[in-house]
Amino acid sequence: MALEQSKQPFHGSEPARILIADDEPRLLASLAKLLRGRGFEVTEANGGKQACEQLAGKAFDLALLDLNMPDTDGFAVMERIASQQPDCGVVVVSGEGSFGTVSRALRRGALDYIRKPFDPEELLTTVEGVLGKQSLIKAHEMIQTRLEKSEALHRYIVNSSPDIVFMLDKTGHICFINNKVESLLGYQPSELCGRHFGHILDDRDVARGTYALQGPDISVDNPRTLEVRLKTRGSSKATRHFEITAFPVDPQTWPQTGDTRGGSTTQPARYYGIARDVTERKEAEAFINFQAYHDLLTRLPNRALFKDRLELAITQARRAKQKLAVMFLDLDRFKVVNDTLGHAMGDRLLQAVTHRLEKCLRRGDTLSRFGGDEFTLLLPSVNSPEDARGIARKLIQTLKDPFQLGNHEVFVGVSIGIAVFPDAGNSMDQLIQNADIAMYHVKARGKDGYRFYSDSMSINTANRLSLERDLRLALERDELRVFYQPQVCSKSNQVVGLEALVRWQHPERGLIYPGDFLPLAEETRLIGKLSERVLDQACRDVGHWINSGHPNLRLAVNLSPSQVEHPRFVETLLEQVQSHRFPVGNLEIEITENVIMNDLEQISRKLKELADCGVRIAIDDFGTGYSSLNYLHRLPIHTLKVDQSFVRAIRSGEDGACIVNAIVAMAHGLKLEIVAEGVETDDQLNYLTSLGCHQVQGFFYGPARPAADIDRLLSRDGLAFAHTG
Ligand SMILES: Nc1nc2c(ncn2[C@@H]2O[C@H](COP(=O)(O)O[C@H]3[C@@H](O)[C@H](n4cnc5c(=O)[nH]c(N)nc54)O[C@@H]3COP(=O)(O)O)[C@@H](O)[C@H]2O)c(=O)[nH]1
Repeated sequence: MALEQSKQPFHGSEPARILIADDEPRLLASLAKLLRGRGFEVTEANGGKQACEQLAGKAFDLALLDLNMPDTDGFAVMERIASQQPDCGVVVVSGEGSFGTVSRALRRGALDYIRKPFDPEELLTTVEGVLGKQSLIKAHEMIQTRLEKSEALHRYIVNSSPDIVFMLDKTGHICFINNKVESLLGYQPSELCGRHFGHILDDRDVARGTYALQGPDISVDNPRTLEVRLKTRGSSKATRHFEITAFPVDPQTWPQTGDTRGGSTTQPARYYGIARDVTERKEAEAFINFQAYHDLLTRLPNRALFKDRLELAITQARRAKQKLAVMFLDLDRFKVVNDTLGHAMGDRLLQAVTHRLEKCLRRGDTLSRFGGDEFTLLLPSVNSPEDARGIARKLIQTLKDPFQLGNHEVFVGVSIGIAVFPDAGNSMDQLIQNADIAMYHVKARGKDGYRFYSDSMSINTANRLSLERDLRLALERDELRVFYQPQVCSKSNQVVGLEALVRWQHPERGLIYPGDFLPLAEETRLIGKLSERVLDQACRDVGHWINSGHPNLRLAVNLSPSQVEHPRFVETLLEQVQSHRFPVGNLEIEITENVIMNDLEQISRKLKELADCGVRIAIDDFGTGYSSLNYLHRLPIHTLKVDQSFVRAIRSGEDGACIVNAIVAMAHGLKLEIVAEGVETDDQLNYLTSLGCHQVQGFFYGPARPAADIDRLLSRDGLAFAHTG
């Protein structure tokens, strides 16, 4: 085993240690004396065997060996030195001078060869020369070792960095990149060295990344920091986010060319940089950001983001003098699903609805979940309200097919209010609010449809809050009035029925019509109480007229969609009517086709129960909704009310008349009674009479009037007359 060498045998205070071996004692002694005289530390060995023994116990810097020694020759000692003390130099001092011996000794590692008899000065010069050379070699080896250790340390530090460390040349080619690039992006450093750093930049960031490094003001004191996406190896799509800090290399502190270790560049490094992986932070930020502006269930923009986009869209539309449309969507029957099947199913339904709605939209449109089962939609550039109408129809249509939730097949509808900028509002809040108002008008008229906002809906938009408060007070202060519009048999001029129509006698605003407060009543859920009041009053009034000589007088009442949907609708209605001892057979309830279609199964069950008890059922506004023949014969319907729009059209053109013809023919075919609404003129009356439609209602015979007027009318035998103004 090699002995540890003295640290500095030739420098400093320690003298060099020299082993001399010769079998000639006199020569040995004189050699020792000569060397000691020069200050070396000398150990004598009488022959090769002793030399080997000395080598086992002490370290030497140099050995002077005779070759011909009887016991162990000089070559054997050289072998021992090579194996035990490789740093110990050997100089042969021998009488042998043949070329073969000399070259053999040199081949075995001897550093020099001195022939006996030697010249003392020459020997000393040789010894000092060899020792000096030895010293230089050792010093070089030491420096080399230190450099390697230092390099390994720095490489370890750079490669253990949690960041990618890199150097670029002046053209942006990679001169050096540490191993971290492999664990973070999958590249071997050697495959990136020599390539332009744009090679790993995501395409979207190439221009920004390149400019950042070439910017004029980048300096050691002003490093460039930028966030970019870097591509992972093997996938052009997968990227990770990095924060890069780069600055120019100071040629004073780093004058070398690039160290590529496996790369190919020889260009000097011009930029030094670190790239920190901030993907997790970015993802967390993105999630927090997403959460702040999206609804997590449907992943749609939330109210805040919607408002933000709408604000922007209004600014653009104003500048470009364009229109935009805001829709307020409220799902019909969602509450029923949520209450009966549970919230988990409700959530699934909302997701499925979102999916279908999204399919009807274009890229620039924004559908948002406003809350609960309410959605808002922004159509940023519409040419005319017709565009919005088309979308609204599509949205309604797309929800018509049933939704399969586990084993349950459920149906929902949607009521849509539309506000078109700038006609229906100039500000973001106004547009949303007006779309909402329009939506409640749809709800109030039977749901599952759409309506454009118009100023007539907003009599009170500005005073909406006060109107809501007033409506509550109206119920307390008994400000609601029930007016009655006669339904007249045109053959006999006899009043055969009275439609109860609510009015609100507002203390300051005067008489308010239902179109202006029913949607608000629906929205604030005051509609239930309001309907109850109307029916109570109507039962009292009409009950009185029935009992005072008009036993067949029919009371027609309008029902709100939410009233009909209520699970106890049938019981409540019957209890209320019976509490007034009102003859059930004289009651006709008017409901729209949309209300029926909202939940065909449930509503038809309820209507059958009522019909079994004698209540008459009329379909209001017939012809404007589904007009499905399918339900007409499955339901216990007694009367069809032809919508006033068709009656109005009698005078204006052929089409309206055709529709009235068809409805009357159908009613006759199905043996249903028919009442034409909105009859205002002689012509309309005559036309209807010619079709065999004899029950009419409209301004021709007078508008809805207070009970006192009807009292007077009925007191003259119930004969109605054409109203003259
Ligand atoms: N749930 C409840 N809904 C109600 C109640 N009272 C009314 N309503 C609903 O409000 C709608 C608007 O009613 P109103 O403003 O009273 O208008 C009615 C008539 O005044 C009007 N009418 C009648 N004849 C004519 C006519 O010749 N020309 C003309 N332009 N308008 C006319 O039509 C309305 C009656 O329509 P309908 O109900 O379809 O028969 C009203 O539609 C009700 O749905 C209530 O108590 N509860």
